[in-house]
Amino acid sequence: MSKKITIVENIAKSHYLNQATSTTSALRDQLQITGLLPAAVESFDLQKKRALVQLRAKSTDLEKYIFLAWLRNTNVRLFYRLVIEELEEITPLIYTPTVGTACLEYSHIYPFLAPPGVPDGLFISLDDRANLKNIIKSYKPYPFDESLTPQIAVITDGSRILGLGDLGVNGMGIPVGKLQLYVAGAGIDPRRTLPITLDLGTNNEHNLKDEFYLGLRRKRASDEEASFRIYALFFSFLDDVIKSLIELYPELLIQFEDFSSEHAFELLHRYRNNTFCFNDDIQGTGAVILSGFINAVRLTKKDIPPKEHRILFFGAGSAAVGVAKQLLDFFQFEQGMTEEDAKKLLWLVDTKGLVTLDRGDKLAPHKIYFARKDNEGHQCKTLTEAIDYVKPTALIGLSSQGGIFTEEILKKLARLNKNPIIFPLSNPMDNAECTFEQAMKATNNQVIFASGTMFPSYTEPETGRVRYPGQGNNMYIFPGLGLGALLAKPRIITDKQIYKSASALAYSLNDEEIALDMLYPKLTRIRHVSAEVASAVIIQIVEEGLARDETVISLVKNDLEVLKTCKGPQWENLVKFVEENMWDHGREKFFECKI
Ligand SMILES: NC(=O)C1=CN([C@@H]2O[C@H](COP(=O)(O)OP(=O)(O)OC[C@H]3O[C@@H](n4cnc5c(N)ncnc54)[C@H](OP(=O)(O)O)[C@@H]3O)[C@@H](O)[C@H]2O)C=CC1
Ligand SMILES: CC(=O)C(=O)O
Ligand SMILES: [Mg+2]
Repeated sequence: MSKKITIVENIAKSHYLNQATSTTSALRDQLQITGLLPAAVESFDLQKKRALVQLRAKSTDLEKYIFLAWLRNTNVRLFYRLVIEELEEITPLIYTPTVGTACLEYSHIYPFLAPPGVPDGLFISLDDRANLKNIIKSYKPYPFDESLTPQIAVITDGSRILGLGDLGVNGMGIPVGKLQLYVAGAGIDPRRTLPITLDLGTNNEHNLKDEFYLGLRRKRASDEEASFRIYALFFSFLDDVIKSLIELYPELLIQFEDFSSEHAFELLHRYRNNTFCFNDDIQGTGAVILSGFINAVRLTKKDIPPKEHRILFFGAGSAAVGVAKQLLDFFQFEQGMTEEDAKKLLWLVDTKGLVTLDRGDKLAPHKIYFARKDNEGHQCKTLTEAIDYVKPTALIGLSSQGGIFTEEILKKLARLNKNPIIFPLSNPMDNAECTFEQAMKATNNQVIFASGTMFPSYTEPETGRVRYPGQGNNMYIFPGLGLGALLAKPRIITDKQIYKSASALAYSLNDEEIALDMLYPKLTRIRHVSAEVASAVIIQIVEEGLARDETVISLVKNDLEVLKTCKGPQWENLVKFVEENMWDHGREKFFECKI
C-alpha cells in the first residue's frame, strides 16, 4: 500500500513517471491535477504522434534539439519511445551532427534545457574540489528510489569536443548525447546514467569573451607549470574526481570522452588497470573502424590480399592512433603477421607531414610507436606527397579538417585502387574530410565509404541505383561494450574485450546488409547488434576469468568453446539473455500502472 502511494505521489512530481495527457481521469482526481490538464485522455501512441508533429514543425535542427531536450527533461518515457522508434530521424538530432551545433550554442540555449529540478548533467568545477562527494551525490535525476545509483558515467572536460576544439562546459551536450545512445542503443536504464562535464576553464577565447558563457571564466592551467607532468593540476583533479566517484559508486563504469589527446592517452594509461573504465575516442573508435575495415577487406579480397593493404591515416591524434592500434591487432590476430610486419602497413600524417622518427621534431609520446623509421629519408610534407609515396589502399581521415580530401586526392585514390577505401571520420558533418557524394563522383562510384557523421544516400545518375554510405561512428560500439561489461562485472576493460566488440560488430551484418555491401548494420537494428556486441564482450570477460556476475558465469562457462563461435543455440540464448536485460520505455506496463 505505501509503495503504491509513493508511486502516485511521484507520478505528479517525476519527469520519469509523468504520463501527462495520458493520465486516466481517476488518477487525475487522485493526484488532484484534474483541472491542470485538458479533458482528453490520450493513448501513448497519440502522444507520440503529437510529439512527432511538433518536432517536425521546427524549422531548424537546433530547434529540434532544444525541443527534444525539453521533452527528455519533462517526459522521459515519451522521449525514449520517440528516439527508439524513430532512430534514423532522431539520432542526427541528439548526436552528431546537431549535437555539435548544440555544444557551440550551449550557453545560449541553456535555460531551455534544464527546468528546475531536472539537471542536464553534473557539472564539477575545479572550485568544487573540496566538496566533490556532496556534489556528485546531489545529482539525482530520479530521487525517489535510492537503489537507482548510476551505472555508467560519460565524463569529459570539454577540451576536444568532436572536431570543434575546446568548448569548455559547452561540451555537456556530448556526455548527455552519448548516454542517450546508451539508453536507445543498448537499453541502459536512463535513471542510471551520469553525464559529467569537468570545468577546468577553457582556452577558447570566443567563449571567454561571450557574456553568456556558463563555465569558469579562466584559462586552463598548463601542465608545464607542475614540477612533474603527472602531478599537474589536471591529473590530480581527475584523480580526486575518479576516487570520489568510485567511493560513492563502486560498480560505476566510466567512459572518458573528448579529452584532448594531450591528456587522453595518459588518462587511459593511468586508470585502465585499476578502474572500470575505457576511452571512447581511442578504444571505441578503434573498435568501430576495425569492424568497418574487416568488412572492407572482405569486399576487396579478390583484388587485394588482406596483408597487402596499405593504410594511410590523415591525423595522428587519439582517434587515429586508437584505430591504428586495433588494425595492428587485426593483422596480427587474424592474418598471422608479426607486430613489426603489421606496423609496416600503417602510416600516419599530422600537421608536419608523414610521422617519421627522422623528421627532426619532438614527437608527442602517442605518435612514437607508429612513427616510421624505414622511410629512407623521404619526408612527405603534404597529404598529396604522402599518397604518392605510400600508394594507400585505404585513406582514413581523423583530422577535423573539413573538405581536405579534395577531388584531386580522391581521384588519386581511385587511380591507385579499383575500390579505394575512404573513411572521412571527423565530426560533425562540416569537419568530415569529404562528403559521400564527392567520394562517389571522384571514384566513379567505386569507393568503399564510411564517415563519422551520416551522409545522405547517393543516386548514381547513370543507373538510378541508390547507394548508401556507412557510418563509422563509435556509437556502434560503446553501448554494447558498456552493457556487456555491466552484465559480466569485470573490474577492468581489457584490450581483448575491445577487440571482441569490434569483431562481433563486423560479423553482425545480416544477409540483406551483406548483399548491399554494407560495412555496418542498419541503425534500426542497433539494439540487437548491441546485444551481439555485448554477448561477445561477456564471453571474453568470462574467458579472461574476470566475470563477477554468477548468472553470467553459469550461462557462459560450460559452453565457452562453442559460444566463442558466436553461432548456434547457446549463442542465441546468450543474446536473448542480454536483450532481456535491456531497459524498455515500457509503453504497455506504463499504462497498466493503475493505482
Ligand atoms: N567517427 C568516430 O567515431 C570518431 C571521430 N572522431 C573525430 O576525429 C577527429 C580527431 O579526433 P582526435 O584524434 O581526438 O583529435 P586530435 O586533435 O587529437 O587529432 C587531430 C589530428 O589531426 C592532425 N591535423 C589537424 N589538422 C591537420 C592538418 N591541416 N594537416 C595534417 N594533420 C592535421 C593533428 O596533427 P598534430 O598532431 O600535428 O596537431 C592531429 O594529429 C575529430 O574530428 C573527432 O570528431 C573522434 C572519435 C570518434
Ligand atoms: C564520435 C566521437 O566520439 C567524436 O567525434 O569524438
Ligand atoms: Mg568522442
